Amino acid sequence: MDILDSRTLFTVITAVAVQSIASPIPDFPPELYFFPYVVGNAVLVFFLASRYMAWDAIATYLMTTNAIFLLTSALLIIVHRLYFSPLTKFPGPKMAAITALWNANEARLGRIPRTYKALHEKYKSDVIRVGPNEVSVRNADAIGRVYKGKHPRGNFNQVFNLVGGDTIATVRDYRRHTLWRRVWDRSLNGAEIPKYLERIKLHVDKTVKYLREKAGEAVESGKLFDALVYDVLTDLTFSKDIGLQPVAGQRGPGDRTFVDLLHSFVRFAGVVGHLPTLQQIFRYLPTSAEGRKVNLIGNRLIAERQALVTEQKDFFGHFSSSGVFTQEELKLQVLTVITAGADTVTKALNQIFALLASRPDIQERIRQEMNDAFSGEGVPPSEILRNLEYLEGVIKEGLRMFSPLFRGAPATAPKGGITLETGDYIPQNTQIWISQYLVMTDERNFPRATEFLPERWISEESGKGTELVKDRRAWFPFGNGAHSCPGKALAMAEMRFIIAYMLREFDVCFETRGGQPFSYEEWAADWKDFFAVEVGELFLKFVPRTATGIRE
Ligand code: HEM
Repeated sequence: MDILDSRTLFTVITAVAVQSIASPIPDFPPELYFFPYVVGNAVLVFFLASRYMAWDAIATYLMTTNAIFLLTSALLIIVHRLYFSPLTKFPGPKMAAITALWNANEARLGRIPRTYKALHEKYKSDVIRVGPNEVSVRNADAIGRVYKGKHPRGNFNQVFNLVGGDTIATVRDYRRHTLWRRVWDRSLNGAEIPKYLERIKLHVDKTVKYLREKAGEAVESGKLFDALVYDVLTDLTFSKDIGLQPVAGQRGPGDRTFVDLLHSFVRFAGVVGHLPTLQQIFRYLPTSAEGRKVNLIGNRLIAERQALVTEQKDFFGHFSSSGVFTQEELKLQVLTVITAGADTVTKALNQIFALLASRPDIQERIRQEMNDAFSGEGVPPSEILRNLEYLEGVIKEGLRMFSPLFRGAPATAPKGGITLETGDYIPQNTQIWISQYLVMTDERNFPRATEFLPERWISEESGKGTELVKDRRAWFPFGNGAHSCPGKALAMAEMRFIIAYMLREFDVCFETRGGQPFSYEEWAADWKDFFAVEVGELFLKFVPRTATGIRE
């Protein structure tokens, strides 16, 4: 009994000592416990064995000691997180303060941005605690402070290197990031975009042809844009047409396996990213069957591209001729083009076309603006499209209301922490979320935030930009700072072109089912955030117009 008591006391003291060392401000990554913990157990076994203790007695001793250690540690962690963490000053659910599982569960249910919004409103605070070591901030001024300079990324993003290593979107070492980013920026700069647009046009031609054949019959818009944008991006990356777009009224002949696998990886990452310990465990497990398939398809696409002799500059060509990437890094970069660049544009287009279908007057005004600026044949060239204020307002407003990445990308508070405009001090190493949904639909930044008002972005119409845009910094669908989106210019050019082309060819409206009008509001309100925002099916009719702009 004496031995048990002194052992219990010793174990509890050890647990307290470990916790006091391992609970610096504001929290300690649990995976760092693992190695010392295993070594501690091994030393204990060695010590007991050297005292000629029987193996079954050693096992019992080990189990009870571990149980005491783990229970004491768990208790101390809970008490620390609830009462002694420097984040206790921020309001938030108790369960979120205790465990990251709270956030992971919200992510699993697809409701992180909505839950955060409700909590900010409930606690009437611009900063709330959403994890043992995480806060959510809804303040436009914080964007510049949190994403300033070479800010450290949040640890959430590390989940994306489970694909097999670092990519531009995960790398934390700034020396490597700067080197890689230069290559990315060169391949996505303004001089390249017109060349990409020529190829984008060939793919949109196919979608337009298909929709003309459909003659106004309803199509599911999410699938339509998904096929178009993946075809575009695979072409721009590998100079290969994967053929996902429908042809002659039939589903595209291309193989969707790759795209579907990437979609499900993003969903998985959206939950596991919130659980750093689980992320670590996954690193030690063998690659899943899906992961192996992605690798196989990726390797095949790269081998085919390497065998292709072409003058055409695609992302693969840009990346490989830079000499910056190893073969494995190259594969991960090109996969990133597709994961980062396809789903985002697809979702944005889908939402914008839903908004347009709900407002024929806005469609008409875009056509009018195009006609006024360009009297030639076909879609106005990119230098004209770029200067169409109203069209730009439509895209900006669409992205404001429905950014494809509502949750936003987290940053880690740097050494010395961050003090916000509100006076709140966020200690170093805290993961900070600034949800795009919260800031871009905040009435303080954008009055009448729930209304689709493209004129918001035209100064003369919105009272010199002060009436409907109170804070321009609050529009950040492409992120901010060193990690902001390198694909912004391409995404904007692609969306301008697709919207202009489609509206020139078609009137867009909702399908009515069984005589019931489609409820845009109900459909739009039903989004879920699985890292990329997902919405229900949307059936749109693209009713062909004649060349003179009158319906056929
Ligand atoms: C509507 C379309 C798009 C939206 C809303 C969007 C949004 C974003 C956001 C918010 C980030 C910042 C993430 C962070 O701070 O960690 C980001 C990063 C990134 N985006 Fe985009 N994106 C879009 C299209 C594209 C396209 C077309 C490409 C490539 C062809 C692309 C490639 C990337 C890459 C590589 C990064 C990581 C950059 C870095 O960490 O340095 N995106 N994007």
